[in-house]
Amino acid sequence: MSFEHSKKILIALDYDDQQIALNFVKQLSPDTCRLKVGKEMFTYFGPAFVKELIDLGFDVFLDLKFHDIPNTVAKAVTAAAKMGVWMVNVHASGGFEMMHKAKLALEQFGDKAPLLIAVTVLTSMDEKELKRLGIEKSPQEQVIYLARLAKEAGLDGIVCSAQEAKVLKVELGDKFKLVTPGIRPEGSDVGDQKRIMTPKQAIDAGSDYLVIGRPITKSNDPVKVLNDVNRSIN
Ligand SMILES: O=c1ccn([C@@H]2O[C@H](COP(=O)(O)O)[C@@H](O)[C@H]2O)c(=O)[nH]1
Repeated sequence: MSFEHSKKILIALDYDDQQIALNFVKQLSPDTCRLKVGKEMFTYFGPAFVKELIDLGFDVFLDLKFHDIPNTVAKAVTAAAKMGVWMVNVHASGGFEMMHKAKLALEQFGDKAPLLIAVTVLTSMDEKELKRLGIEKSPQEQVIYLARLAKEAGLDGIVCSAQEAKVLKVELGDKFKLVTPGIRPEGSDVGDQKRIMTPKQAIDAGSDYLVIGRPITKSNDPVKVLNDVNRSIN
């Protein structure tokens, strides 16, 4: 079977046990997925764990969602680039200057620079949650607003829900990457996610990369779920 879309799956390795994570990773091929390391595993196991995954041949998305003053974030993405990650992210709500400085800081790495993307509205948030923050826009309006800002700042793409992918591709063009968590294969637990889509719906809507965590990692047979997802989008 050809897996044309395989490298579109970014598995969220959200484990509190490094050995369990590595046992799982060693059953995978870098040809069938990429890996995402987020706040939990990075806080437990740090850069050494990220480097181990890279040494196993995987592209790693370091999902630490930096949000700080421009100088600090520029230094943080520089550290990520030195680790050799494939993608790194910041929060778009950190502002234009923060995003732009981060992008400029990565220029020194030339074509080895990681992709730099910005989180717009977390996929765990809905209209009610935005209102609680004093934001009167709908999630889609707020995503479009922050996505335009990220593009203006020179970023390579954004994190959003696949529900917004169709309109964003029209608004911002095909080259601007859309990384979409909140992916739920039919019948899987929604958990704390609010703006969800199935893998097939997300690909059809225009998502470039699908972030999938618990539906794979918490299943009894994670490799089978990954293969089923790959089949469903090919
Ligand atoms: O808007 C966002 C941004 C990041 N995430 C991260 O993606 C995974 C999703 O995991 P699931 O288990 O498939 O829900 C997780 O690591 C989040 O930190 C997100 O969900 N939404």
